[in-house]
Amino acid sequence: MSAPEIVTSTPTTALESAALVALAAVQDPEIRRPVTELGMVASVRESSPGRLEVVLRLTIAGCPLKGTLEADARAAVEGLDGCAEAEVRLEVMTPEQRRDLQERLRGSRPANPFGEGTLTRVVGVASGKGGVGKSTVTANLAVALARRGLSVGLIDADVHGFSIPGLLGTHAAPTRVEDMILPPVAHGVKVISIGMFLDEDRPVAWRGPMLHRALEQFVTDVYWGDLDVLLIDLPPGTGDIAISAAQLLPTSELIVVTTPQHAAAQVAARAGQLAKQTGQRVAGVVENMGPMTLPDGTVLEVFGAGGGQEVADRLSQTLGAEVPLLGTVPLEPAVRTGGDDGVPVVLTETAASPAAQALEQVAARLAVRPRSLRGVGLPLSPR
Ligand SMILES: Nc1ncnc2c1ncn2[C@@H]1O[C@H](COP(=O)(O)OP(=O)(O)OP(=O)(O)O)[C@@H](O)[C@H]1O
Repeated sequence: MSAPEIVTSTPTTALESAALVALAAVQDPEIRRPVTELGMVASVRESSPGRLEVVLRLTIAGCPLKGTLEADARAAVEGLDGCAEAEVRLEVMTPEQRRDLQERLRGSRPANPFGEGTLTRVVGVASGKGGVGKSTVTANLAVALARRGLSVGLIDADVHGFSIPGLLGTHAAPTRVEDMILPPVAHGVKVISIGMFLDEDRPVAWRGPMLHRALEQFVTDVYWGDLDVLLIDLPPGTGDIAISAAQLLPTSELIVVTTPQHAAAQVAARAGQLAKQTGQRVAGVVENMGPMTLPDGTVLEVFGAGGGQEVADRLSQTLGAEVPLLGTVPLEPAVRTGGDDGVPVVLTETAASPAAQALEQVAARLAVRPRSLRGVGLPLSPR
């Protein structure tokens, strides 16, 4: 769906016209649509020959990415033929302008953009228990998919953990446009977490209905745009939130993360129980913290080996459908440091790290549609 241009400024000189064309290539960093389509260009004026004055309207005064927006707009107009000097000023939208923007973004979108018939591949990442690296795997997969040119969203629904913002190195609060929430973008991934709406030190003791409502809001009130893939970091085990997620996201599939050591029978039983309860397809198993090869070639099996394949086999049996092992990610210090630094290992270590390579391979398998469209690449959305 391409929105008609809404530029509030009418050009009167060739340089003003050229500047408006150039600004159409500048995207709002959160919404990821051209500023000219969002009513964010208040005016473009050639105040004296060769001197451009551009006024942009921010959604809110404290817009976290206003520096980026200003720099992008300046870079777009500065190089234009005939532009000797460019000044970019920022204003803030009036409530009326914000309402217009919200309506524009919402447009004719269904309240739940991930309902039946959605073109987005929705994947919940589950684990039998905590601490197996589920969030780390999810964050890496999201970033690896975004790097492949896909438009990726990530919901941190692990309400007791909220580790996703830290793993992606974002501490930005979501921007609100009226009752619409714009998710921060980290390493190319649109990310939202309940942790972004809470005081850091306050423990969370939410009950099922509150969690359901929060998740519902993430699905309906967050401006996701057109996503190719939406990943959901689910809490460990089978619980209310996993069931809510399956209800709200009826086309969602599951990926199960396990370590080689965890009792395969138990993990498979839990994941199988969840999949049966929700009717979800299990897209595969990722074994994490698998055997690590040391520089001298020795293979160190800190948490054993083979558990992932065993979980996949057992799940295939229980569910009566093939559940593949999507990959084995070795235990590797770079995975942990990448998480601690907020820069997932797939971004920095692809050549040197077997773990990054394994995660890349899992992402590659997720980047194609399952079943009847097997082998067909996901469509690329304009960003
Ligand atoms: N392949 C790996 N190699 C080394 N360290 C890892 C690996 N995977 C995860 N870790 C580390 O293990 C710890 C637990 O990971 P993570 O928080 O992702 O687990 P989790 O399953 O999401 O836990 P929870 O569900 O309890 O939040 C983190 O310190 C993380 O950096």
